[in-house]
Amino acid sequence: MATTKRLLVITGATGTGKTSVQHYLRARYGIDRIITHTTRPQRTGEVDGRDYYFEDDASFGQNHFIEHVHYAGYQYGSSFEGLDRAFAQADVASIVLDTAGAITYVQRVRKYRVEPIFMTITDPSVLARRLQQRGDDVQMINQRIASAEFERDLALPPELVGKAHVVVNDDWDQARAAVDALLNTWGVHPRAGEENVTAS
Ligand SMILES: Nc1ncnc2c1ncn2[C@@H]1O[C@H](COP(=O)(O)OP(=O)(O)OP(=O)(O)O)[C@@H](O)[C@H]1O
Ligand SMILES: Nc1nc2c(ncn2[C@@H]2O[C@H](COP(=O)(O)O)[C@@H](O)[C@H]2O)c(=O)[nH]1
Repeated sequence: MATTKRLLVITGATGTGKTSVQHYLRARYGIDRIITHTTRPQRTGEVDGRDYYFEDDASFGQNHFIEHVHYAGYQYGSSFEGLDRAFAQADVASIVLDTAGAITYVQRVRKYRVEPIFMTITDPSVLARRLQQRGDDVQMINQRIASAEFERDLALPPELVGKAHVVVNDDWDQARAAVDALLNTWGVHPRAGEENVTAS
């Protein structure tokens, strides 16, 4: 029998609002995110085990990954255990991935219904400012914006064309309305008492 459990794979370039959407899904719909692993340094305010499992190169290699990538100088990976843990008690879960990871999920994950959501923006030149406002280190921003992965993730990859739901995040209210519309088509509704949540 086909699974009815949905995995929302939120992807797109840095700063396009993937994490904002994930926080919104958590606040309004109670949809949890699968925590992934990374070797990049923690940002101010990030918590180990909540935002990521922060690893060094040695500990990173000991995980049982579905996929892992290099992104702007660091390693990132998502584990089989994390996926199954998320669905042990839920019918819908989310994960935030670069586009290479999103393609892997679309092509390989069969156990859950994978719904890629591609975040994009009309004018990518505002992304660096968004990262600055988020409090990112200037050197890290420059390293990231100069990376091949940044350029790659600005465009919807051919492997996701016709599969991904595209959400334009020039304006937060319009982006979240697009996310609400998608969830509504899947019969996913806000948690009781959280219908007025609009922030990420
Ligand atoms: N529509 C918007 N207008 C202005 N700022 C926004 C908008 N959407 C999100 N932001 C802000 O932009 C910054 C980057 O957003 P977010 O962290 O969600 O991006 P991301 O895609 O997860 O980035 P990364 O891949 O680098 O983690 C955050 O400070 C967020 O509050
Ligand atoms: N393919 C994967 N991509 C991942 C994973 N965890 C996060 N990410 C993506 O990496 C970049 C950078 O993230 P940041 O938190 O340092 O800004 C971003 O696109 C994330 O979506 C993963 O396990 N696999």
